[in-house]
Amino acid sequence: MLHSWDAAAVRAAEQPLLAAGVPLMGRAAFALATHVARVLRDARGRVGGSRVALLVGSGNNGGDTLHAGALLARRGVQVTAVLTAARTHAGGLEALRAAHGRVVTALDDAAAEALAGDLARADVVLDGLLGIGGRGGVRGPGARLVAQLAALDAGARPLVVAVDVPSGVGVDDGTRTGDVLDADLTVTFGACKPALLLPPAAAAAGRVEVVDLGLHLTGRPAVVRLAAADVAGLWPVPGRDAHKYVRGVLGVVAGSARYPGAAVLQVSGAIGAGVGMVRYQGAAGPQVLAAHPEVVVGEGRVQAWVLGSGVAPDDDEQRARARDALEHALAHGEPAVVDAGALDLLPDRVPPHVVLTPHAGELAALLRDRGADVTRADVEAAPWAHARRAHELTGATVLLKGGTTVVVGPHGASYAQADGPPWLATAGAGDVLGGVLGALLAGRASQAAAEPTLPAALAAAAALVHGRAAHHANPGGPVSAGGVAAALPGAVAGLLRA
Ligand SMILES: NC(=O)C1=CN([C@@H]2O[C@H](COP(=O)(O)OP(=O)(O)OC[C@H]3O[C@@H](n4cnc5c(N)ncnc54)[C@H](O)[C@@H]3O)[C@@H](O)[C@H]2O)[C@@H](O)CC1
Ligand SMILES: Nc1ncnc2c1ncn2[C@@H]1O[C@H](COP(=O)(O)OP(=O)(O)O)[C@@H](O)[C@H]1O
Ligand SMILES: [K+]
Repeated sequence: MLHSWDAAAVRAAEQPLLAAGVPLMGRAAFALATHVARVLRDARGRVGGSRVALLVGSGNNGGDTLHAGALLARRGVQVTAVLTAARTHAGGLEALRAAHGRVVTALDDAAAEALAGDLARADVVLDGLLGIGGRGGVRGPGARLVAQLAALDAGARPLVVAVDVPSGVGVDDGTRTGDVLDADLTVTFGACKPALLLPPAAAAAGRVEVVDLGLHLTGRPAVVRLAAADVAGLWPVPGRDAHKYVRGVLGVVAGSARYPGAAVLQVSGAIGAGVGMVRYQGAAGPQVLAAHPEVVVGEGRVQAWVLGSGVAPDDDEQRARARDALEHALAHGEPAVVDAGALDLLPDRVPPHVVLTPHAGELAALLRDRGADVTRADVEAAPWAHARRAHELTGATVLLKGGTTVVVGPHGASYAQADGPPWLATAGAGDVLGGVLGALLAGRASQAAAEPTLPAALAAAAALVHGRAAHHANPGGPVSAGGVAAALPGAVAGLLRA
């Protein structure tokens, strides 16, 4: 499990150590230089003789970068620091000069332009323009340098190591403004930051290395990412005396005469994830039974529900079933996944064991229904903020699907999972995810209804397993939604052994 902490929490945790004279910047710079040396060795076979350029901003982030540059210069690296502000960290600059690093300035756009060639020839560029003190996108000559580097072809671009965070990202909310230099590696200090986990900023971070500075961080982390090893603790693994009803019965109200596939795929997801039993309601019964003879078609007692996948807005009959099921779930404290065609059936307020699973367009529509002026593009630019808004407005746990799936529940519970390959962006994949999450909620129904933050953890686990299954289905290549569902049992088994 990777925890991230916002800038204020990191600063608060640094304070007592700084007051006690602990050399945090020295520790950060040493770790940064060690990681850069490793990058150089991996890329060139050796450290000495390579070229490293430092993009240096006005604050302590620039200071870390200069101190790391000094350590690299002492190992025989040709280090050039590009100062982008009138003010520069004095100690860092002195250290670099003492180590015979080269210092140039780019205080206006013309000077920045003139350095483009130098930067492109570097083996590694350290992005030390802005760290946790950055406000908005990079401004001034630093922005010009970033734009020049960002415009280079991938093959001609130096490797980029971001210092603490890629400069210009919204450290606390994962947004990005203007050009951000995509890093191959981010070396972050003291704790992971939300921007390194949240879309869209996290895409700029590359691999993330967290350097332990000895900070004592308390309270709830801002955003969490579950790791493979966390799944076993959340998964409803049957005990020796289990029977199908103990393991959880999932009611599925999905699909329609027009979209029978959604029902088949959702049921495949639930069965692949290990549900005790599925009861299906809807017009796709014959297709569901043909694919899964173990399914029971019709009404009956269930522990949890999945509602709305593949239910068209004009399918009055199936929408009535979904509405009845939702009312029943709310009246009896049964967890429910509410997807696609059932999202607009939601009453004003629901408990957190109701989990919404919209994609960005559906989340925008849900927020518009509640009076917000929001487009799909707005949601994509700030997914976490909009998922939080939807949670605040409805009370539901919200799982917002995407390349990185964001989950928000009560009491500040937030997850960001980036487990699937881009191949997973394929029709029906979301229906499979709904089935997986339904199986988890059915298997842990009474706990999910009693522990307000458990549904969010289960939703994150479902996204992780779904993404893993997509990798298993066809490593490195295209997958179908059905292929993902078929790979679920193997993926779950692998994770339970982890
Ligand atoms: N306090 C410490 O001893 C430690 C600090 N650390 C480093 O210090 C960083 C934070 O340092 P600072 O608080 O000095 O802040 P930063 O270095 O992140 O940046 C703040 C400076 O950038 C300017 N600025 C803000 N937004 C800008 C924008 N959009 N465009 C251009 N300039 C902008 C501000 O005017 C200010 O001068 C961390 O990210 C980390 O790298 C680490 O070394 C750990 C220990
Ligand atoms: N770029 C991407 N990389 C990895 N997974 C993705 C990407 N884009 C979407 N996904 C995942 O694919 C699934 C798509 O679901 P959804 O949008 O509901 O499609 P459908 O309605 O066709 O099932 C979600 O689980 C989502 O998280
Ligand atoms: K930075």
